[in-house]
Amino acid sequence: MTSTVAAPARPVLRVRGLSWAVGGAHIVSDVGFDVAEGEFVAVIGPNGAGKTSLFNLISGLTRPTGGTIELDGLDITHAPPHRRARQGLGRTFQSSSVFPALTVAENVRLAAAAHRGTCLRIWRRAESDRAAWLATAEALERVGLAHRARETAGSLSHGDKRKLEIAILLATDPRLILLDEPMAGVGVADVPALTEVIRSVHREQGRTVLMVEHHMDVLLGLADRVAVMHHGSLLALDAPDAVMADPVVQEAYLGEAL
Ligand SMILES: Nc1ncnc2c1ncn2[C@@H]1O[C@H](COP(=O)(O)OP(=O)(O)OP(=O)(O)O)[C@@H](O)[C@H]1O
Repeated sequence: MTSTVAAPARPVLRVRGLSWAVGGAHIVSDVGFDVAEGEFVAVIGPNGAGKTSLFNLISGLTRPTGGTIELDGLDITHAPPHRRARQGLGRTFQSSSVFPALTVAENVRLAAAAHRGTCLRIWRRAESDRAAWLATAEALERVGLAHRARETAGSLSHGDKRKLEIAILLATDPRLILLDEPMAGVGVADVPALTEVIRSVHREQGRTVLMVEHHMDVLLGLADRVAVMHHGSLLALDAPDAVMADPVVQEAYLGEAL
């Protein structure tokens, strides 16, 4: 049976029957859900449940063995990652992915410029350079790193590198942001500030977010709905309170903190 949850009015992301099997192992099985415009959906699940694999399928790093993925009504199931990025899908990874030798601003500007493309006409190029710098300044302001723009990215704390990764995404003006465990490796003291950045990206900028995160305390107050993955399947998708109270979810987490 396909695990499909009722469709919100205007989905930015629509996933149907999504499956990925490798070497006979069903890593992601028949997953179906929608993410509505401006919605924040968190993905949780025990270790090895298939959360990152689901993100790899949605962002195009892995080819599904079944099912479909639509972004803004466009079928992107077989589109390569760079085309998905152009169509508005931005993603961060569990491990940090900034250029440590470049400055904080250069890291963001590279993404902003790449997103806008290079124009050979000199006056147009000046215009797009200016737009890239503006997008860079705005993104750094949003994540609270404007004052560190000229420092090398390698000198940032892990928490600030996470903020920089979010700024890099924002500079490409994504329709949908996929955050894969943004708190992974971040010191306890940095968690509230990073949570606040994510909240502002969602609430103040109105961006649509899909985020894998292990810790329910981070999700509460951020997520509109929580999707629970277990053994590659979508076990539940509901409001955070309802998910936490769901005995089936509690059973899946037996022996682990929810
Ligand atoms: N390329 C691959 N080949 C074979 N098995 C894989 C591959 N990638 C992932 N797996 C397996 O698929 C399962 C799901 O992995 P995945 O990383 O998606 O889980 P996860 O929910 O993100 O886990 P975690 O919370 O530990 O990051 C695991 O058992 C993993 O070993």
